[in-house]
Amino acid sequence: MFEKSTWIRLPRNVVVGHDVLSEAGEVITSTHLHGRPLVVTSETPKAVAGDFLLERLEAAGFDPAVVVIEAASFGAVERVLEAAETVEPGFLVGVGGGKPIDIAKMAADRLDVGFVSVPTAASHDGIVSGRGSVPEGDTRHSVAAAPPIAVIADTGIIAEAPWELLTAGCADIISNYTAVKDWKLANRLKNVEYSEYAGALSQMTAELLRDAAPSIKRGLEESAWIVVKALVSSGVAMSIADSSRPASGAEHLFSHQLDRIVPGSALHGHQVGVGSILTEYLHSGADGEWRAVRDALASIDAPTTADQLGISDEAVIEALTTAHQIRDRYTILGDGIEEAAAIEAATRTGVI
Ligand SMILES: NC(=O)C1=CN([C@@H]2O[C@H](COP(=O)(O)OP(=O)(O)OC[C@H]3O[C@@H](n4cnc5c(N)ncnc54)[C@H](OP(=O)(O)O)[C@@H]3O)[C@@H](O)[C@H]2O)C=CC1
Ligand SMILES: O=C(CO)COP(=O)(O)O
Ligand SMILES: [Zn+2]
Repeated sequence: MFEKSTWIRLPRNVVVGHDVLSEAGEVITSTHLHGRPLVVTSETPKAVAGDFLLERLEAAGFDPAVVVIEAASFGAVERVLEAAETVEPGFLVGVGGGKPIDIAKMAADRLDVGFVSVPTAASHDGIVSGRGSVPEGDTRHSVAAAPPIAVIADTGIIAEAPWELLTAGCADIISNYTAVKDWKLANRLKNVEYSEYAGALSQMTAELLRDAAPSIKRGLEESAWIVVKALVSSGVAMSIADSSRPASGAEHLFSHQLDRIVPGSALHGHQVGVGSILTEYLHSGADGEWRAVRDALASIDAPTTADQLGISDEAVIEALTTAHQIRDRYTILGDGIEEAAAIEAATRTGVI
């Protein structure tokens, strides 16, 4: 008997465009979310969008509360849950970069309430995904979480954010190339379940973004539009797979390890981009496609070297040789690569 089943959870409303945050009340009302909104944000996003959103929610008849978090940690999720005890929210709204959005979606899952995603930067593809990414000690969890019921991406606000945040989002998408290669490898060697649809969507998103690179320019709101669409598409791939596999392979393990070794040195997207150059080299060798990955990153102004990341050569080698330990996720790193091999890969690709 055929007993397979799948549950794909996707957003109901994805609203992208200039000044769409003004319409937040209407967008949320149309989803039939009820009760008090608890807005989860961090310092800068609160100033650039959160305070305005609170006004708009009040104008639409809601009674919002706010909680400001500082880190992507389980402690921050607990702080939101504590705030929720008093507020008794009907739904949560995550406003910011990847950090507050991840915390809000995980807290919404724990509270079993709806979640609305309001990105203030196109810096990561967690805008739509039903996963949260949280470091804890020596490991990094990919936590199942509430996917957003609605996404409100105001391209006016996103285009005003520092250019580096947008290039980080582009690099997070370009890294899907190697993530999908790792996923296919894990399928062949370890029988890890692979979704052709999620894999193809993730890869196509990276290709479309690469092709659109000449239109991605500093100060152009159209650029924010292009990148947000790609980030949404990548998040949908993760929702189809019910895993971050389509968008997170060895290049992400490398980045997560950098977060432990040299915390706060560079943006997530920039780290995974450089990781992708290295892991593409490991996949396809010196004559392989690592140059195409590097050139795609360079074409949108994203870092391609340790120096540009502001990270030492030693930290890059340590992260590459230990990245396989951070999570039980089979990739091209297998059970670890030798230091000499890591130095060879990083030197040949010009990363160090
Ligand atoms: N769940 C998933 O599927 C995914 C999750 N992630 C996670 O997302 C995080 C990375 O996302 P990222 O956005 O880089 O991280 P952050 O949320 O830390 O944002 C990066 C920086 O940008 C600032 N910022 C945000 N919006 C603006 C703005 N409009 N103007 C000026 N500054 C702004 C933030 O300020 P402040 O410090 O005040 O917040 C922060 O300093 C990681 O934790 C990563 O693991 C990434 C990809 C996918
Ligand atoms: O960053 C991600 C996808 O871009 C997902 O993060 P994880 O590696 O924690 O699953
Ligand atoms: Zn990522």
